[in-house]
Amino acid sequence: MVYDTEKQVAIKAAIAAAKLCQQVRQQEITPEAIQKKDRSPVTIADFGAQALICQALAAAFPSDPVVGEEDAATLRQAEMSDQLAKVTQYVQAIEPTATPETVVDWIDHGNGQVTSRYWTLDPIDGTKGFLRGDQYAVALALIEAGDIKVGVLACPALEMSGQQGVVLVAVRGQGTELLTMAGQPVKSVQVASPEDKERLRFVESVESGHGDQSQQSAVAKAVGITADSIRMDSQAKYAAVAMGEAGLYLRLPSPKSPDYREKIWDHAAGVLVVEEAGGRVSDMNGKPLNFAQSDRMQDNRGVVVSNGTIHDTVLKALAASP
Ligand SMILES: Nc1ncnc2c1ncn2[C@@H]1O[C@H](COP(=O)(O)O)[C@@H](OP(=O)(O)O)[C@H]1O
Ligand SMILES: [Mg+2]
Ligand SMILES: [Mg+2]
Ligand SMILES: [Mg+2]
Repeated sequence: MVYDTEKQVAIKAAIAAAKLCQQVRQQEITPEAIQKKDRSPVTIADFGAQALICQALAAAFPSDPVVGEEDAATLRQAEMSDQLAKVTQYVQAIEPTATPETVVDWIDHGNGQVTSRYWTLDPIDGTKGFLRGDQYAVALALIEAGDIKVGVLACPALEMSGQQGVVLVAVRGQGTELLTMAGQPVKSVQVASPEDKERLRFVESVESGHGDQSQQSAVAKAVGITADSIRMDSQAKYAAVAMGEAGLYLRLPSPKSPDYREKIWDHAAGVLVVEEAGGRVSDMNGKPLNFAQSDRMQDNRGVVVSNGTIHDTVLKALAASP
């Protein structure tokens, strides 16, 4: 099968990173939030997860750039040596060759640029959810000529379809598969059918600053979804749509940050996992999300994710909403 090596390497790396995150959540009473320049949080688990995945990608595909969310500039500072020692300790539990020096280098392997073939990585998507004890995801995708070819979404805290921890894997043209946290295949997954009214619920962020709740609920109502939204951190929302547990995920620009542009690593893996499960993804104007340009999707506004059948109706409701 095409992309089989990429798929296997990505699954193994994402699961290893997800285990590191689980270990940090179990062993640290409250994982420390380190503040980034934009004042958003990052933790030793984000750094450890990025180190592990970048190490695996660099070993298997040395010429592929990785466009990751994090970098090691802060961790390299002398006053951060305790945190770096902790990151190294968690990485070593999975990758015994790790030293503080290799760990920062592995993390910075994720400073690559968008090119004709690259990986994009969110080592922890939903860091705020991770810190709160809620949902988070490890998200990894391979993009070629702007087209997502492989996507792995590991959601260690998600309980769905009888699984404690959900790993979804998609390869373009090959469908979306559900795996256990141990990497065992369970079944292929499909989005909800339009007759399945009970499952046509909608999902949105927990963080009110990451969307526009009032417009989101107005649009959901306009397309006949009357139940309250399910609020979930991270790309676990894409997993809910791919597995048919929700029919719609709306992420409309927040009135508090109208100039915010979505980042590729917050979407790439989720998009493929939903599309290969039969769903559809676009921005709020119906444009496809652009993964060919840079780490920010400059020309897209908002994100609409659906089971496919309701997508055009949602876009119409959006065009008509003030
Ligand atoms: N103003 C904003 N609008 C939309 N997304 C934002 C945002 N500020 C931060 N984010 C992104 O929202 C992501 C979390 O998504 P969600 O709200 O669905 O849980 C964050 O990912 P990280 O947690 O990886 O930093 C971050 O990239
Ligand atoms: Mg993210
Ligand atoms: Mg992140
Ligand atoms: Mg972040």
